[in-house]
Order: sequence, then C-alpha cells, then structure tokens
Amino acid sequence: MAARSGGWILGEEGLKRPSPSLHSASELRGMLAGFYAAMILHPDIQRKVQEAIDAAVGKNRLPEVDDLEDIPYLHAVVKEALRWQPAFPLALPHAACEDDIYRGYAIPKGSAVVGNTWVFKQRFRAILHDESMFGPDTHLFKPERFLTKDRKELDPSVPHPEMAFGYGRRICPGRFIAYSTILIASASLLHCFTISKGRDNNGNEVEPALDYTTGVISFPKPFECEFTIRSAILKQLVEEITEPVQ
Ligand code: HEM
Repeated sequence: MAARSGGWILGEEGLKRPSPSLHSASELRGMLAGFYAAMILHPDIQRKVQEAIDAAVGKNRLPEVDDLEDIPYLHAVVKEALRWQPAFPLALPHAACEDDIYRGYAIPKGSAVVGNTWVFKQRFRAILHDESMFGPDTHLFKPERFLTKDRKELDPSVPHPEMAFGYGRRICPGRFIAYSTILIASASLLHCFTISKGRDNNGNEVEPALDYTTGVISFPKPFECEFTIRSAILKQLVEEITEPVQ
C-alpha cells in the first residue's frame, strides 16, 4: 500500500511507540537458536558452510570479520535463517498516515497496518514465503535460493530478506549490526564446532522438536544439542579466549 507509516505497538490506550531497547538481545539470541536448529536438521548444509569457512580462513586461526565478505555460501545460509523462521513474524503494527485503498479495501487514515512477514496461511501467503521473490518450496530451509546457478555467488535478483527487520521508514536501524553479529557468531561457531542432535539417557539421538514460542518475538523453545570441537588446534584457540572445552 502507498500510505506512509510508522512503527507502533497497539495497546489498551491505542497506538504507542515501542521501547527500542526491549528487543535487540532477544531477537539476536532467537535468530542464533533458529540458525543452530537449522544446522542440526541439515548436517549436509552445515558441512558445506564449514568447508566454505575453512577455504577462506584455513584451519589454524579463528575467523575475523574481514574474512566473511567473500564467503557467499555463509551469507546465503544466514539470509535463509532470517527468511525461514524470522524472530518477528508480524513485525510491529504501523499506522496509516493517510486514507488509502489496497486491492479494493479502504484503509482509513490512522488504521493499524500489520505486515505479514511470516505467518503462513494458504490464502494470505506471508511475504517471506512469497515464491515470486524467493523461489519454490519457501517452507523448506534451502540457502541455495540466494545463490547463482553455479552456486559461486549471491544472486542479485533474489531480494535480501530484510522484511525480517520490519518495513518503511521505521525499519530496524540495528539491522546491519544484527546481520553482521549473526554472521560472525555463526562463522566462529561453525568453524570451531560441529553441532549435532542431542542424545537421551539411552544414547539415542533426539530430533529437535522445532517448537517455536508464540508472541511478538518468536524463537525455538529449548532443545537438546551437542557441540563437538573440530580439532586440537581449534580447541587450543578457543580455550585461549574462553573456558576449557570438554
Ligand atoms: C536479529 C535481530 C533483530 C531483528 C530481527 C530486529 C527486528 C526489528 C523489527 C521487526 C523492528 C520493527 C520495525 C518496524 O516498525 O517495521 C525493529 C525496530 C527497532 N530495532 Fe531491531 N531487530 C534486531 C536487532 C536490533 C539491534 C541489534 C538493534 C540495536 C543495535 C535494534 C534496534 C532497533 C530499534 C531502535 C528499533 C525501533 C526503530 C523505530 O521505531 O524507528 N534492533 N527491529
């Protein structure tokens, strides 16, 4: 729709601006948990990211921010994590600043307008599930959708899933730092560790339930998983900056 709008929260006293500091830590944590769940469920994709990071960084040091620009597969996986299960499935309600008409529906000035970022219904296909933008099987975790056919570069014709960060002039101003943080955190973890399914008391693998919290912010409920250090050298490097690795 054409109406300009601003980010608001719909409360008992009408529309109010949210407190910006409320959300950034929860969403970063939620996005990373979703990323780990995706890696556990797709060990083949995890292995490909590790190979891509190894090729750029080598096996004898930790990744640095400057290394990450040239790892298209890592960017594709992070973008797919943002698209597949965004932390803010309905963003925040905005308010129409002027009367508008959208697909024949009258939207009077002041109406609350909610962007359907992710919530999937057959008739109301969510924006991050839109196959005309992101290609087929949008319910599946497929990082390749962001890459060119030869899988060597990011495909510029596929949009960045920045709708995960809201809309219009009140879009999240922290989105660049959020994206970079997820990128370096994911790269560091996958370079040093392999993440796999947890085990029950009988030693059997436990499938992550992929049960997400409901509410304005959505992230996976706690699930069992195992982190295995990938080499003795990496163990030593990790222990230089943190606690002993078991
Ligand atoms: C994965 C992490 C994050 C996600 C998914 C996210 C998502 C969002 C969304 C959906 C909005 C509402 C935008 C709208 O009204 O349409 C928002 C607003 C905002 N975000 Fe984030 N955010 C993230 C991280 C951060 C970080 C790290 C910061 C600060 C460093 C930040 C600062 C803000 C601020 C200040 C607003 C309010 C902007 C305004 O109303 O003008 N966010 N964010």
